[in-house]
Amino acid sequence: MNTLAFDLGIAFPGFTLDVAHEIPLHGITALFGPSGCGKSTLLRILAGLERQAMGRIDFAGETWQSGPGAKAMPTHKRGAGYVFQDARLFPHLDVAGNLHFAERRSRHVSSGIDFDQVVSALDLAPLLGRRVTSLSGGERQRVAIGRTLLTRPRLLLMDEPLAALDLKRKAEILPYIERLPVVFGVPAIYVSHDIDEVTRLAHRMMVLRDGRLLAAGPVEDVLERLDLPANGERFEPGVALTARIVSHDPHYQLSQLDLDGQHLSVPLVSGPIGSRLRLRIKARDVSIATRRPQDISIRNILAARIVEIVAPVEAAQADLLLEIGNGRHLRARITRASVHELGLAPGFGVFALVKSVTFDAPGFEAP
Ligand SMILES: Nc1ncnc2c1ncn2[C@@H]1O[C@H](COP(=O)(O)OP(=O)(O)OP(=O)(O)O)[C@@H](O)[C@H]1O
Repeated sequence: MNTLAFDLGIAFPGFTLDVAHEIPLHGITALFGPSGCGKSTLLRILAGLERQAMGRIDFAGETWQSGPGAKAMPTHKRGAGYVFQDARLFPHLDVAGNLHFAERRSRHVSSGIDFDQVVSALDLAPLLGRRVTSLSGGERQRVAIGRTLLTRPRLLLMDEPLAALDLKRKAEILPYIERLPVVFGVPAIYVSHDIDEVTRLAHRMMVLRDGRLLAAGPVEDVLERLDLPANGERFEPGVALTARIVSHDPHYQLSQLDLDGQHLSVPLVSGPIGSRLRLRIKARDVSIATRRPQDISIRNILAARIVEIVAPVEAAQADLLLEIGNGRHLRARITRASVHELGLAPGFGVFALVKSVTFDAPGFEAP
């Protein structure tokens, strides 16, 4: 069984965590939710850092923790590599010294990960002689990830490793993180409360709320669920879609994408023709028309069918789930008044209007 299966609980004053789930041991699984929902606590329990934790953890058929009274496997035997928000490097050693330290400590572990491979995958060669105190935040995190990889982990636990970085630095380091499971064959659990980061990196996600598992599954499936609470907690409702690059138009700085026969126009992306991109379309950027509009500046007009309308009477807004063919979905957030005036109902054929400028710049290859 190549999965990590767990059924865990812990009680702190004013907070309880109670989560059961099973994660395939490949790719990146995001642990997503608002501040204080228990993401770090769950990660710490998986790493063996919370002594009061109750329940079971099975890693690829090996028991890390079982019922009450049984001794939990100690942290160092689990083979889980932890990357913290702050890099926690040794300030008295240079970059190479930090990496060699981890490598020496994991000499006994039979794993293919070696120094040169880590240096090359994370582009660390120019930094090797540098003191860690002279590194930028992004460089520090790359070194911290490299150091963790050199402990030769079987599982990477990453606790918001980019939280302290600004958007530019985040964008620089994301491609490195994205490649880790492929290059090193190590699965990762990645904590984040940034939905764009999750969309970009993860294959699947778990949504936590108040110490409970609210939803779990492939990122694209979870993001389009209408029943997930959205407001105020950086869970901007929308969908993640994977599309194929059809052409680039440098003159107008646009790229054309194919979505199972429907076309999308997005700001110019860098990928080659034929490659696939994942992009996120926010519900508030999608409008609805009952007839195909003419003479309109919006370039993306997708034929759609309404699957579901959630329009609570106490709210001004209504959330629509739309099918755009081949089981693919979009979400639209419009006013409840518009739903009424246009006579919208499940089953109706409509047109979904998406402004091309509202796409989150993708520019990466979907996993
Ligand atoms: N050792 C502890 N003792 C008491 N309470 C704790 C302890 N560790 C965590 N908590 C509480 O458990 C809850 C969950 O904390 P946790 O750090 O897991 O949340 P989180 O989702 O990772 O939040 P953030 O995104 O802000 O890091 C919080 O209310 C926190 O105060």
